[in-house]
Amino acid sequence: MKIFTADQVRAADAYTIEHTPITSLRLMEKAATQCTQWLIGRYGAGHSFHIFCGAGNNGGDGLATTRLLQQHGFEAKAYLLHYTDKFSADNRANQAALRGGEAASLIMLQPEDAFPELPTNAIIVDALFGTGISRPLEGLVAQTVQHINALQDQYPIIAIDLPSGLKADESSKDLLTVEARHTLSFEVYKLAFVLPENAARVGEVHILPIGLHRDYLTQTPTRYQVVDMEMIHRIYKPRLPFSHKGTYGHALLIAGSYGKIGAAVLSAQACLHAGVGLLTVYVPECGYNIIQSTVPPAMCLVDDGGQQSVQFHEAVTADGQGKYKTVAIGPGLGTSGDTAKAFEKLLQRYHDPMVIDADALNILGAERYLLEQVPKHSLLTPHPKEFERMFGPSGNDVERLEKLSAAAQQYSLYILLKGRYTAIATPEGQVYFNNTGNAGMATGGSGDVLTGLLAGILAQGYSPEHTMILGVWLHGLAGDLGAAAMSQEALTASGIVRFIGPAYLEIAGAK
Ligand SMILES: NC(=O)C1=CN([C@@H]2O[C@H](COP(=O)(O)OP(=O)(O)OC[C@H]3O[C@@H](n4cnc5c(N)ncnc54)[C@H](O)[C@@H]3O)[C@@H](O)[C@H]2O)[C@@H](O)CC1
Ligand SMILES: [K+]
Repeated sequence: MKIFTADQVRAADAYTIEHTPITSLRLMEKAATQCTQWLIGRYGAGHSFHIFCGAGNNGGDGLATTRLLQQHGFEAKAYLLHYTDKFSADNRANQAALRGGEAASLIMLQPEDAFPELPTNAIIVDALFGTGISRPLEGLVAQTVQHINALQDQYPIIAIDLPSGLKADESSKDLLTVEARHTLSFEVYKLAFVLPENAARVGEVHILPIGLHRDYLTQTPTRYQVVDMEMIHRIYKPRLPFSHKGTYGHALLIAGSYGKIGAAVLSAQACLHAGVGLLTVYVPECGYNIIQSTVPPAMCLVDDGGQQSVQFHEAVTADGQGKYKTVAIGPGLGTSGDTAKAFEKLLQRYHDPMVIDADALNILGAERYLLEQVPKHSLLTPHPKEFERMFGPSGNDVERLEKLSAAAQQYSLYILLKGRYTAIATPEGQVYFNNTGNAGMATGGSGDVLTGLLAGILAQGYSPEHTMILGVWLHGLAGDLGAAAMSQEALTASGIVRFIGPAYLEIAGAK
């Protein structure tokens, strides 16, 4: 699903109005109808709806929603904030329509008025500002938003289109905004929804269709997209009946050190569950028995360098054209000087896309010049701390996203940034946001599982871009299925591995 900027949303509205018989007032009615249905479906009988409206079209959505809720027999009141006399045309039309209905359901709130008393069954709806926000909230609006936010433990707060005050395409880090439990937005995602700094403001996001013109939606190029099942279906390739293990590639996984062989085990198991044809795991000697007994399908190479591996570069031939379709390196590897040297030699020998994670990223962070030597189109999988070690700190999430995208373009790499919506930046400047996964996956070893999954998918012949999108999606979905079966709390990295299979089934079943 595409992420539109506020300008693109406005253009989509205008295009729809120009190319179909629909008017802007009618489009507002559709938006309000969708919001009404969602509110009724979610909260139903026994609730009263209190809708705080601004003077623009977001306020218009709120006024129309108030009227439609009443028509469905619900108690609903609109509070129209009187901070200006410049109401939009569609806002005025909906004020008139509401005045024509139930008495006392449209209340003008003046700057000197106290915040209204709300009954215990209240649902607060925020329709103050949407995409039209252009400056920080102040005066009556700021006071109202502060009041609303202070009530968030008492009443559900539902934002229409955007929590008021939030900018759709920029950071709102230090701005006052509504803190909603749910945000009901229309047709497409907005960048603000996927930024970690907005988590407490947007709550759960629900995208409701309002009939914007298909041509505009499909033909408008966007820099950002949210990965959805449709995209996954385009990427996923079922196995061929006449294939053999050679068809699905041979991956080399370089991981583990004394006390961290578990990282190698988890990665290796995930790589096998991803569907790799053959797997060789390269570990220091202390890992030999462990790998052979816990991951029997994998072959094992040992390094006699002591507690960390220090000569893994020798596992690939000097011309780099060895038997391995891909190499994944990093989980539990250690960052000693000799390990770092071996990593540098590996980069000189191996020229196909690799998967680089954890300690291998930390080595890159310490020896930045090595970034230039990473094979083009390799996959880097940092969490925010590792990312910061490599590319420096950022003032806010949008700045960090720009940094991520710039690095991916500069070094021709696919770099992801882990989070609730893991961002995947491509060398072409695109950024995909993943929408699977849950807080249960914030557990040791979860990243090692992702590394193995990516290596296993890449080795099967998927392109690096498709590997990133499919791998991150599968990882999150396995976590979601695991959490559904055993709770987020009890989910472990091994649990995620166990649910890679069911996650594949879900994709294959829906195809
Ligand atoms: N036909 C359309 O364009 C549709 C628009 N829709 C709704 O319309 C919204 C956009 O409406 P508008 O463009 O009227 O914008 P808003 O309703 O978000 O804002 C209204 C106006 O407030 C002013 N403003 C900005 N920041 C302010 C501040 N801090 N304090 C006081 N005033 C401020 C601006 O002049 C702005 O145009 C969307 O978010 C969506 O909710 C929906 O009804 C769907 C259809
Ligand atoms: K709003």
